[in-house]
Amino acid sequence: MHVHKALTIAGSDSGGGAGIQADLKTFQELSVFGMSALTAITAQNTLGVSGIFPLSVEAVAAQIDAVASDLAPDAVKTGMLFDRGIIACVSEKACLYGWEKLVVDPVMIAKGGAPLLKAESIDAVKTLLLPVTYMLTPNIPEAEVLTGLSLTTIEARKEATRMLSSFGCRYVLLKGGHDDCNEYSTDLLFDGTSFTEYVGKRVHTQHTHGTGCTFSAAITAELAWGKTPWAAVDTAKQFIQAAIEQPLGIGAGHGPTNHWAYRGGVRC
Ligand SMILES: Nc1ncnc2c1ncn2[C@@H]1O[C@H](COP(=O)(O)OP(=O)(O)O)[C@@H](O)[C@H]1O
Ligand SMILES: Cc1ncc(COP(=O)(O)O)c(N)n1
Repeated sequence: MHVHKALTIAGSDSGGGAGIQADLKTFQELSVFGMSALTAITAQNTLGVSGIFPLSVEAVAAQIDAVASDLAPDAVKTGMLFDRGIIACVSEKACLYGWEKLVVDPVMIAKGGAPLLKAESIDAVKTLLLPVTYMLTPNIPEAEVLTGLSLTTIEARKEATRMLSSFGCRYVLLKGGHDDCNEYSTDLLFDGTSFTEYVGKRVHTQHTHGTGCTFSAAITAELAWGKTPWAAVDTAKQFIQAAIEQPLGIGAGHGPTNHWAYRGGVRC
């Protein structure tokens, strides 16, 4: 049996809906062996983030080295990286270990408003991380910060993906979850030449905590299986659509998505 393996480098969400927890649950559901390097511990639930405790660059580097030197991930993803030191460390390790399939979810601000990346580190994302990125998966506000453009029209979004692609990443997937007035939630994949749209019916729900983490983890899992970027995004879109459409209804605030939904639902 060949075991497909994926590594997530991200923050811990104690509430289990986003971050490392969402990534590992998603890997498991897609039959990928999940491994992790924690960047920060957050005290968090469906009502918001009440504490952020970053780990040292040394701690992040040691976790990555331990995994990469023995367990050779087939694909790697990043989530909350918090500061420039951790971004530089991930960029260096990506080169050192020759990661080909590096998915970067440029997490900046939690849905509740808490900053998960220091503002002064945004330049490091562009200069250090994007040149080693296989697929970048920004949401609309993140793409606006990275490009300085206002992304209210489809033409502006296409322009943003072109600009992001020019920073060095192979594929750019601009997510449409924040386009609230639209009846559909449409994601745009740019391969450097052409665009592919992934359209999902918008679900009117407040239970979207961790959608971006779950979606990018599903893409990473499929890439670990050797799928093409287009096939990986297609499966991930089905995974996140099911996870949003069948919420668990737990917690008093922005609840988590349902990581069991894609494979047929929760055990009763
Ligand atoms: N209300 C929704 N209904 C359907 N799909 C959604 C909804 N919100 C987000 N999505 C989808 O979830 C994925 C994550 O997108 P998004 O929420 O924009 O990311 P993030 O969590 O990084 O802000 C995308 O595929 C997006 O289209
Ligand atoms: C540790 C961690 N990583 C990522 C997110 C983003 O998830 P969301 O945008 O759904 O709040 C989060 N809230 N916490």
